[in-house]
Parts: sequence; structure tokens; C-alpha cells
Amino acid sequence: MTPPANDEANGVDNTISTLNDSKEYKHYDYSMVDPRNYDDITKVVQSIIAQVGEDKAKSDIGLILGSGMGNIADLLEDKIVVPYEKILGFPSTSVQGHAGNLIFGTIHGKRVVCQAGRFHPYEHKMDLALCAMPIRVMDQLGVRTLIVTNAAGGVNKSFHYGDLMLIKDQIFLPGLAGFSPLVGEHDKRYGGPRFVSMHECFDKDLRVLTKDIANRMSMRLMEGVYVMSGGPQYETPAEVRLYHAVGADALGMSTCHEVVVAKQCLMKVVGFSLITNIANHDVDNANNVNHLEVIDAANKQGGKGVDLISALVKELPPPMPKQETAKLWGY
Ligand SMILES: O=P(O)(O)O[C@@H]1C[C@H](O)[C@@H](CO)O1
Ligand SMILES: Nc1nc2[nH]cnc2c(=O)[nH]1
Repeated sequence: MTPPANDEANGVDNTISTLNDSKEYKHYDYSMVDPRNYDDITKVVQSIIAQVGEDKAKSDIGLILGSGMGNIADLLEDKIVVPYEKILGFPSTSVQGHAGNLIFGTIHGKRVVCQAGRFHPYEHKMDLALCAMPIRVMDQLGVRTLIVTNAAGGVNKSFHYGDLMLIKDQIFLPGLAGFSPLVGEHDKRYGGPRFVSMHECFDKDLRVLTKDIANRMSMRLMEGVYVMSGGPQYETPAEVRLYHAVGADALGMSTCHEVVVAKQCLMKVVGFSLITNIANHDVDNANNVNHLEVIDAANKQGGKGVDLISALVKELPPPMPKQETAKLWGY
């Protein structure tokens, strides 16, 4: 059968999309690394340390880059780039606007590991544990603060194209439907309990600090609730109205599963959504969105995030040891 023609507007190269040979549809091999298993993650970490050395690999801050937001990686100094192909058990990333590298370096002298190329559940058969594996790796590398970023559609009617939204809470739709990265055996060594509380999953003190910095920079920073759908289809206007009705301000297809695992690993999380398009509430309005526009908008507007994240990293309080966070959170 002849594969369909390339569809550049949606960031898809269909020449590799025949059913059996597409990388995208290959099953992840759990016999190599089980992405939830603590001992397996230790092996992944060792494969990284073998390449970059223990000193360089140890990090306090994790940074996950959203679609088209690769320029945030330019903040890192003394970089060492490790392609995913060289990391034991890492899958590949197939979404345009996402490189496939872990980058180690410093920002304002602080040790940062940056995931340049996230794993979206729709790329990996809704395997949420697999898509959140880099968080468990970061945990064992010492990360105590996680900064997540994404490209998102604006649902809040006061949002404009190019706005940056500080995430104050999340609606994890796949999680509500049973697709949680925590499904399976629980290992206490990650720090948090199996029934992890998701209250204040975006750290309140860090939100206050971020808003204060944005104020000082005279920067427009919105704040709101991010909702994650499974994707990869974009929303119908009726779905947009549904999300609006339940209190969502921005919508996307990532992030929430990462935040759940980070919370179980006792990390403090800060999140940003770059509003790359305004979601359409009106069925009689033909206004549509495609992934290339999302990336283009992120490339054009992402600079705001770069400056704010740089200033935030500079002012982050010293990392809190896990035991202290556990005590603070009542575990
Ligand atoms: O990695 P993010 O969440 O920024 O990627 C966005 C959301 C979807 O995966 C995709 C849709 O355009 O881009
Ligand atoms: N689900 C979803 N994800 C996005 N990522 C960027 N824009 C959008 C959007 O409008 N909807």
C-alpha cells in the first residue's frame, strides 16, 4: 500500500509511517529498562554518568522544554549534550520542535539538566510511565526543583496569542481515566507515597517568587490551570467549551504525567505554558490550529520564557533535601 503524502502542516513525515516500520509505533522494550523500576532507573543513570562523569551529571534543577522552546537550552553554560540514542532504555522522540537530547550544564552557576525533547503519551501508546521516565532519572541525579514548559492553546478568553501562563494547577484528563504513570508496583525509594497528594503540585512559594520576578521585569504573566488531553487530535469547539466550563485556562497534550511523578519524587515544580494559539469556542468559526503554527508561535514568542526562567533560576532558593520536603509535606 502506498503511504499517504507528507503533511508538513502537521509536522508529519508520512514516508516513514507505514504501519510496521514506523519508529513511532514500535513497542518500547520493557526487558531493557522498566521505566518505573528504581533499580532499572539506576542503570540508566549509570549509563549517563559513564558518558559525562558523576560531577557533571549531578544536578539540582531539571528543565523540560515544550514544543518549539528549544531556545531555552541556550541558557545553559558549559554544556554537555547526550543524545537519547546513547542513553540506556530511552525511547526516541518523533514530534517536530523536540530535539532528542539530555543537556547538562549550569545556569547562573546552578547545576541544571535539561530534557530537550519530551515524550508525549500519544507518541508512545499512552505509556505514561515511559513518558515520565526522565523525571525518575532526574530524581536519581539529585534534581529537587523541576521547571516544566509547554506550548498550549488559550482557553481563558482574556488570554492573547504569545502570553506566558504560570501554571497554578492541573487537570490531568488521562490520569482521571486510568492512565497514570504511577499505575503498577510502588517503590518507596522514590520518596513519596503511592497515593501521592496532588495539592499544591505547583509549588506556592515558587509561584509567588515567579510572579514577583515578572513584576520586577514589568512582564505580562498570566496564571491559570492547565488541562492535558491525550491528543494528538486538537479539540472540537464543544470540547474547548467543556474545558472552559470546568476551569481550565490553557490546554495541551503533555506535562501532567511528569508533574505527578515529580510530586512523588518530592520535587518542587514550577510550570509555564506559552499560549501559541487561542482555542476556538465557536463551532461556526472555522478558526483552526496546526502543529507548525504552534512551533512557529513558540519560536517567535518563546523569548519571554527564556528571560523569566533565567531570572527564576538565579533566585531559586537552595535545593531542599528530600527528607526535609517529606517532613514539610507530612510524609
Ligand atoms: O510538548 P508540548 O506540550 O509543548 O507540545 C505541544 C502539545 C502537543 O504535544 C503538541 C501540539 O501541537 O505541541
Ligand atoms: N491540545 C492542544 N494542545 C496544544 N498545544 C498547543 N496548542 C494546543 C491546542 O490548542 N490544543
